[in-house]
Amino acid sequence: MSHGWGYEPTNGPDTWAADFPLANGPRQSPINIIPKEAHYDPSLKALKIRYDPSNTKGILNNGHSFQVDFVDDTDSSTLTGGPISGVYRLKQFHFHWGGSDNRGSEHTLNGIKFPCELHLVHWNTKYPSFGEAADKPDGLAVVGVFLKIGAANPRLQKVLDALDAIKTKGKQTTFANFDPKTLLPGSLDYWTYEGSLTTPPLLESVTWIVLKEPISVSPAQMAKFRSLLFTGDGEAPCYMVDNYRPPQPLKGRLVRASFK
Ligand SMILES: NS(=O)(=O)c1c(F)c(F)c(-n2cc(CC3CCCCC3)nn2)c(F)c1F
Ligand SMILES: [Zn+2]
Repeated sequence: MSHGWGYEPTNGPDTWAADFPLANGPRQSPINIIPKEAHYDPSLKALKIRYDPSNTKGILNNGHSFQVDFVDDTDSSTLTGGPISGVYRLKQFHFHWGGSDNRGSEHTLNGIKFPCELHLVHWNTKYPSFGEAADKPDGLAVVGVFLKIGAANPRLQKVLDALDAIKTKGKQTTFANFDPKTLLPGSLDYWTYEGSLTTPPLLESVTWIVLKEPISVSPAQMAKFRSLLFTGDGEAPCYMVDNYRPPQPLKGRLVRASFK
């Protein structure tokens, strides 16, 4: 029985190209961001992020991460401005993290890994749905936020308190009235580049918007992420850790900065 993709030695990022040839494509993500090599672009607009907490639909362990899903049938939770044109709707947010605090993020800064990275996934409303947008070159926009070890983050804790109910793959539970804006740092300065999904099918459809300022997470909160399982009920348990793809070749792409 062919095992699905994952993050173990037998099915992890180095094996993905076999089933997903885009893995070696020209605009793969994540990347290592070198701030000194980014180009300040004064024409880049400020990010405009408007989320409606009542759009929160639920929280799911999908066997690769956990995600908080949003109702996306109206323009009530949107991303506009920044490097994108038009209106992108929030679909879900999720995280990637490590088995210890020295690794876990997908993007790196000057080669430095953070313990965790938040991704807020949005789709371009010029297309009829997320599924239709997901394989278009301007289909998706993902806001990435680094988490760094420090004081416990009370806004993040609201999400972590729901994890006991979704410990195993496939489990989902209700999760309501959460405002993802509370997870954003004070500054919305960002780097942006054209990339891809960081998980299979690795579609090259993402305008990446990586915020410069991290948010905080405590060691105890990181332990909570690591209490989740990749595996489903009845399977030999495997802790959900190191669910990150390492940086991919830049292949000539420009990384722009919204700030000096
Ligand atoms: N790390 S990331 O790059 O922010 C990131 C994303 F942006 C995503 F959109 C997904 N994603 C994957 C699917 C299945 C779809 C199945 C049908 C084809 C499109 C993908 N749904 N959302 C995803 F898993 C992910 F990790
Ligand atoms: Zn992600």
